[in-house]
Amino acid sequence: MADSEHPRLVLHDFLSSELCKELEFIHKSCSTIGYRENVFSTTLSHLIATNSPHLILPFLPIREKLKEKVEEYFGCEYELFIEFTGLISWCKGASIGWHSDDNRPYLKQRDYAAVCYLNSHGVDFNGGLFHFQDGNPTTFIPMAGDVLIYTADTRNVHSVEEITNGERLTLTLWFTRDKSHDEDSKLISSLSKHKINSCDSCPKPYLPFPASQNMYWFPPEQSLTYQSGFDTRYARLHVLGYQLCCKDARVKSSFDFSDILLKPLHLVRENDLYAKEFSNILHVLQVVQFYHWKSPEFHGSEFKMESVNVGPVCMSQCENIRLLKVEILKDGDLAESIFQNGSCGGSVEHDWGLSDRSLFNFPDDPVRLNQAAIRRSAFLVLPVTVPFLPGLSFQLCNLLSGSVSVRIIQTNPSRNYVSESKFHSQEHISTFARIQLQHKFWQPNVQQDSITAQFNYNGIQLQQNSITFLSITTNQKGLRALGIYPKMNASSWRSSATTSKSFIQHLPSRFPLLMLSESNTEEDDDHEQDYRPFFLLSGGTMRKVQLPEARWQRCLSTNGWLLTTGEEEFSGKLLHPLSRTQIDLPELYMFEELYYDQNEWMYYGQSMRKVVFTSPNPLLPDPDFRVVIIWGNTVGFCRLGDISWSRVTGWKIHDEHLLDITYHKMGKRLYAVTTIGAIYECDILTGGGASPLNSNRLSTFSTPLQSAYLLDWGCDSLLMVTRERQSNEKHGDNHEFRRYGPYSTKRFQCFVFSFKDGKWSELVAGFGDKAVFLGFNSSFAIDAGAGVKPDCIYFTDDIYEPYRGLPVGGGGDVGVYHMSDGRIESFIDSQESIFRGRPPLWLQSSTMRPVTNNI
Ligand SMILES: O=C(O)CCC(=O)C(=O)O
Ligand SMILES: [Fe+2]
Repeated sequence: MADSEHPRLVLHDFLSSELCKELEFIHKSCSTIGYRENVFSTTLSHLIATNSPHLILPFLPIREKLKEKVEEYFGCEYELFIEFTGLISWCKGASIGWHSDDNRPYLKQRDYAAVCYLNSHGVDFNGGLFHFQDGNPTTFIPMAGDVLIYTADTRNVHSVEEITNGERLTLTLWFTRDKSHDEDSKLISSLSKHKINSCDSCPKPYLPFPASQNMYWFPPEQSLTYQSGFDTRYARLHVLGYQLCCKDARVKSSFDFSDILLKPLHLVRENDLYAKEFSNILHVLQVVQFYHWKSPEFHGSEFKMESVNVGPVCMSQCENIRLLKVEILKDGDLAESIFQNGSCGGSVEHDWGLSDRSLFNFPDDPVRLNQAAIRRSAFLVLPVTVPFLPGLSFQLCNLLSGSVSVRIIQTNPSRNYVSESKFHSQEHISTFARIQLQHKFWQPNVQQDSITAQFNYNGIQLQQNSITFLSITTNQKGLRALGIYPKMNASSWRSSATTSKSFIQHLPSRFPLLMLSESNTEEDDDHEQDYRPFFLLSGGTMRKVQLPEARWQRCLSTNGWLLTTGEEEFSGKLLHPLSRTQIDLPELYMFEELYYDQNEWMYYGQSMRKVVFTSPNPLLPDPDFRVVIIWGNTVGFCRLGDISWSRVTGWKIHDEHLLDITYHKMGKRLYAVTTIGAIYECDILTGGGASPLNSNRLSTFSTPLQSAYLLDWGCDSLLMVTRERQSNEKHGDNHEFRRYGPYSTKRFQCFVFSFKDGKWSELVAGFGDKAVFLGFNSSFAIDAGAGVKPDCIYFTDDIYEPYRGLPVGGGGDVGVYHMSDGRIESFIDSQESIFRGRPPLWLQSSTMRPVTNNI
């Protein structure tokens, strides 16, 4: 079987035969001319564009299941995105020579392929065997329900033999690691446009509306003149024994048939004309194919057919029918050879077991066409604000028409929550409902939560559909739309719960996280540098997340956000590393240090040192929100939308440098600490941002400081943590040198400053159940738990110069300091190459509870 040189996988019976048939129905009623000779295709965006978005529903669970398989089989550390989903049929004469699927510059994003075979060699077609050039298996015989998965690169060069008869049908997907090629976001965008446009272009819900004529003409090179060849829609009707009659009895030769095909049509079978009027040719085709697909079931009682008016074709209609056929099916023999049915053993079921007089009441009852789809009740969920931030809201995009009410229930018993929301659509296929959920409801760290929803569709009470809002539990990367899978019974619901759980494991969903440097070496491929490893304290595992926005940016962090500045620009941005939301900040010209401090490492050390927010979430409309940064010995602040930074002045700084700042939430003041231990206080909210503010010097600490960190420590105090380092001599047996590099932290000391009496006192009791995080981030404290030990300091190396000189230089002074006994442990291997590039940053969740009071 597969080996590492030829990574590939065969899954037998992955799709049920019912599902294969359903997809065949969709293809035969919607396909257009494909990208290769004698190939036809149906893409998801085409289904949206032709007013049939409800036909996307059967694809959704298959796509997600396949993606999961691919991620699992290839052991993807990266999240995959689906790049393309399409039904592709190969007819007589089609073939493809040796190739890999990423063999064009515009296909380079393709990483993996999954081909699902929807019909069988020897039954539905002949020829069409699949071959790999090297490795095993060599030959694959397509059989309905089987799936072939392989990498899109040259390790899996393959070909497909020419089809000799029949129509070979596959559902083909490509997967990518590149989010910019994510098919979902394109689909969501066209779905929302579709909704907006549907009033004008789509006269009635459910009724398909054809794409332009040339997309249906075979062979495509004839679509300039339509002199020979055929319309594929007509041809598919023709091979099933049908013809068309248009309403306008005065059809003449050389009429504009493309216009006729968009107008009402009647179906003709031998000498019978069905009274039922169809809206356009695509509508006719969808209905005929639907009955063709469902015909085995019509023998039973489930589909009770009502008799319809059928009458004999009259003389004038005969001419009308003949002319239409002549114009639209110029080459009937070619049509038959391309769309010949059943030539490989099966036979065309001309009589579907129905009396001709009992057909086609169906179009008056759109619910029936969609019944199968409705039972699926799939919805696309569009998160419209960033998850795990307060005020989460979602749009439910209902792909079906009608009135739907949704009950959302959170199943975590400790935080019961029920929300009911109704939305209606009588006119359009896509309905959007917005469900606002309360902040308190969404806590990002509760992985075991699941959400269920119940649907009531046009009065049909669907069985309780337990669905998992993957976008809530797993969509911490932001605006990604995900399919929602209704579950028909409890056992499949359980399987969905596992699914979402395994999905979660791909994502850094627990805070705090340590964001590490991008891959640093020149040899690493470009792609690699768009990813950032994140270290999760809970579980001690590493995750890679695509974050091209931070590539080679200088970063600081606060409240789960990054402040990024470019290499040589004066621009600054806030970047949310998981949702990748970006917010522009004013340009940084105000900080004079920028002008003489363009050396990158100086930049980190002497210059940009800290960023803090005055309230945790920049996405909320809070008038008190400010971003504050230390740049050299300048402290600047701005509001979002300001055109420039404001400066805090009044530091009476002589032989001292700023070490850290913190914002005291209750006192609404900014505090700064300097190398001589002076604490400065500043009110940056009332200054209106324009004029310089004076800061008051509060107190002087008794000894000079190497480094110190300042934290909000409850209602009337600040915590200052000082850090003392030792240097480690470089000689072979020096354990300290080998473990940390040329210096390492010797001890921390903690002091509490009380606003009440303006005095310092040493904190000897420790932090209780809290832990403190220090480094190239704003200093913060959180409750211990989920992998975070209480009464500890988690620290990273924030001496900037040595980052240049690694691996031997520095950057390795990283660990956990136990307050109780001064012990230092490691939580991550500090000599790993991930430390070489840039300083690591602690990311605090933006929904973390603030430290409430003195301990
Ligand atoms: O349909 C198949 O079996 C493979 C098709 C293929 O190689 C391709 O589309 O690139
Ligand atoms: Fe291929």
